[in-house]
Amino acid sequence: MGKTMFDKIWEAHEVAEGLIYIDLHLVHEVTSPQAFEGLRLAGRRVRRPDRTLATADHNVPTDGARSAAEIRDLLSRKQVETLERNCREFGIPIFSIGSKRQGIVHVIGPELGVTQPGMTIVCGDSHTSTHGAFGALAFGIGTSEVEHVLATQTLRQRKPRSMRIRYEGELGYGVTAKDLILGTIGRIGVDGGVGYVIEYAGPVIERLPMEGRMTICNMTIEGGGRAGMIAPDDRTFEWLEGRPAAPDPLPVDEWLALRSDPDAVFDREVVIDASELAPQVTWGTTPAMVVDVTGRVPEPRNPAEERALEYMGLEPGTPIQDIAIDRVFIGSCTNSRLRDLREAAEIVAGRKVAPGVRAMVVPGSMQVREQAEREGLDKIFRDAGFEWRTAGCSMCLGMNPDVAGPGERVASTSNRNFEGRQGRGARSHLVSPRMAAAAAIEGHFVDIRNWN
Ligand SMILES: CC(C)[C@H](C(=O)O)[C@@H](O)C(=O)O
Ligand code: SF4
Repeated sequence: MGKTMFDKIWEAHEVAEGLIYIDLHLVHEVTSPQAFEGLRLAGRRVRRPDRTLATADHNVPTDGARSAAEIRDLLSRKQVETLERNCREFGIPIFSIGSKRQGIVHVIGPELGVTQPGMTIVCGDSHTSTHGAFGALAFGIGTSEVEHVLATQTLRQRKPRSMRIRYEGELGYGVTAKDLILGTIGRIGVDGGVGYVIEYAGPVIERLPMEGRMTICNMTIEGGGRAGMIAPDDRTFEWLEGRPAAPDPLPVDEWLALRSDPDAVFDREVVIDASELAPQVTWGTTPAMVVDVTGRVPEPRNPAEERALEYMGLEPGTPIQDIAIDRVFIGSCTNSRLRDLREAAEIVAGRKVAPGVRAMVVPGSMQVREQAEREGLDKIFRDAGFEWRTAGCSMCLGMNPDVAGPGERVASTSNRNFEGRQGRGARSHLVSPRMAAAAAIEGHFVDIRNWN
């Protein structure tokens, strides 16, 4: 019987039953302090500092601060300083605030080329699933597991089951990877993927650029999946070619052999027709509470949906395109790569942000920021009235000064919309970068397919 890509990677890394070897351990300031403290108390070293990489992202302000000392919020400053000190003490490479390579952990891994096909990758962060876009097995772990991996470079893990989601048809004009994954979660639900590693496949996926593939794998966790994966192919290799940490030459044959065998059997198969999809907008407080931009706020079917509508301040039956917004956030590990910014800039070019709307673009890394500036994207955004920030998690979550106020309605390219996620009382609508950009210009949601 054929093997899935997941089986192959798992088998190559299972060093004892239920114990897997970890090729790459990514670290950020939020989930690592206690892990390092545990090592110190036990008098242990980090087993493979050369297989570990740290960055500061959640707590960094995006106001241009150039060092931890310039972080005004005391708690955030302490958090970042602690990470820097731990990395120094344990010999771990770090791109902290002030570094040209600093950025959101899930943006800098692929950017450096440390994320590679066939690897096992973990990080104390749920959106580690992003890296699966390269044909890696990548997932989030808890702080005690972070300590275990730091100490041993292995992880105890029960093997999840496998699912394949195949997309058929073609994505329509103006419909992006973000819409594809939001639409998928809308169909399978926030627990549709629980217990599974999901491989995304089919012609739609094959045609997606790496950025889109990362967006999809990134949000796998929002559908409950343990990890998302996409088979490595020419696009993967093109992305990796020449990256600072990528092997030279690329072991292309070895990587191609990772692909699921044609007769591989998955525990569950789902088929979705991508042609049916319109641009998506969430109306509630989970990513599964989502409709087409041409749709309306639905009648609540249960107490959870009733509560969501109340929190969101929305009336059933309201056309999505009549919903006015106060803030726009283009950023996060879901949608803050160069291509995302290019797509948003195309919409914004020569236009102005609607009066009363505050809009910001937060590049996922300082490298993305630099490249975008080289292309003049910063100017396009600034001329339109957007704020152009430095890299970090920013308004994806309220752990830094970029928060929305109570009752403020945000068109956001991030991945989570639960109560208070972007600030206490803030109301989040998850959308693609193009949809967020168009909403900034109009002051309400619009269908970018027939908007110009
Ligand atoms: C802070 C971190 C543990 C958290 C995660 O695991 O995802 C964060 O990145 C998030 O997106 O909510
Ligand atoms: S950008 Fe958002 S989702 Fe991604 S790691 Fe940061 S807080 Fe988590």
